[in-house]
Amino acid sequence: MSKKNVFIVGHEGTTGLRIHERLSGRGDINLLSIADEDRKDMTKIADIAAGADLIFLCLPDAASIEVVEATKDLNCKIIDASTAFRTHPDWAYGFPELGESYRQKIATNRYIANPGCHSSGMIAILKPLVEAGIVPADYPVSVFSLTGYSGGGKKMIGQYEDPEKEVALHAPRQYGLGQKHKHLPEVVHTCGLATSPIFSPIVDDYYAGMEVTIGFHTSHLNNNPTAKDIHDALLAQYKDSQMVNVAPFDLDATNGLFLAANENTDLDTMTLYVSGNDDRVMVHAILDNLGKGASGAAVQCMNIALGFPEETGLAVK
Ligand SMILES: NC(=O)C1=CN([C@@H]2O[C@H](COP(=O)(O)OP(=O)(O)OC[C@H]3O[C@@H](n4cnc5c(N)ncnc54)[C@H](OP(=O)(O)O)[C@@H]3O)[C@@H](O)[C@H]2O)C=CC1
Ligand SMILES: CC(=O)N[C@@H](CCC(=O)OP(=O)(O)O)C(=O)O
Repeated sequence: MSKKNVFIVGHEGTTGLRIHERLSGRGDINLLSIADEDRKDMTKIADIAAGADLIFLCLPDAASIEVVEATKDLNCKIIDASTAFRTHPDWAYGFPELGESYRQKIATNRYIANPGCHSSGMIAILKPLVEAGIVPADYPVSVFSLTGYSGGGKKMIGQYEDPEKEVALHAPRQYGLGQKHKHLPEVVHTCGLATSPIFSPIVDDYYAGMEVTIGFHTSHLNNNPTAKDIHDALLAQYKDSQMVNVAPFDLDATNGLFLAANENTDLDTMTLYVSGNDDRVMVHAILDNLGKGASGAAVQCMNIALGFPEETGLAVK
């Protein structure tokens, strides 16, 4: 196959840099670049995009929307890392493990929206359980999620890495308290939920790594499933996946664990654990917010969209 031309818009940001790292050593990709002084000039961006097979947008939402408009008459495929298009019907949702229709749309669509980091964990847990008829669409889902500070991009990284940082930044901090977190619409949309989950994200004083946890009272689920039933449904969904792994079912072993949110840091994979007991089950998704939560997922989608083997260039455990 001939080399593909790829352009990372926002290559100097947190997500863009990680995509650059994953692609720069590859012989099958030719990375296009833009002069530093032109990097926010839409005309210059569109000129370079005209010669690209695919462009990544690693930008704030408003800038992504501007680039999509400026490149609307071109042929390059677009993978957008922002929140702007994740529920848009014309866009593929970049989570191929959700099913063949997702993988096909990623392979064939011009536009691909990369999932959010917290939402990747929530959706990986909820969608197969809703589809298996275990979790009713109107179940009152409640989620908490731990994240490293790189999830907040360059600004938050600067705050946490400032030697003079305020005392509060040494402790875990809960946010999104108004229940309007920007990841909730894509979770409701993709999983077909009747209502938005209660969502408690927590950012802590470590660079990267995420642990998304959802608890279920099994007596309020359909047909009173056991913990093993829940594990079986997740395994059925992900058994052929290299990127989403389900840890073996072993409640005794899991109950004795301290699950660390940085377990998959520097990997592009996600691991799901089932814990608890047959009355109260918890499912945990552990991923790197910059790996399967952002740049790793984006490169996985690029591989599918450009016809490369799906795991090329990714860190798979
Ligand atoms: N960090 C993470 O874990 C995740 C991030 N995302 C999403 O990815 C996107 C990028 O986030 P992240 O990398 O963290 O953010 P950063 O703040 O680290 O980087 C964003 C980059 O975009 C550049 N930029 C801003 N406006 C423009 C513009 N108009 N034209 C060109 N470049 C511009 C910025 O340049 P400058 O520095 O000069 O302002 C900066 O380099 C966001 O939409 C974010 O929500 C998604 C999943 C996870
Ligand atoms: C620590 C922190 O602030 N994290 C960000 C998530 C970053 C991310 O996933 O960005 P997208 O929304 O574009 O997906 C947040 O919770 O808003």
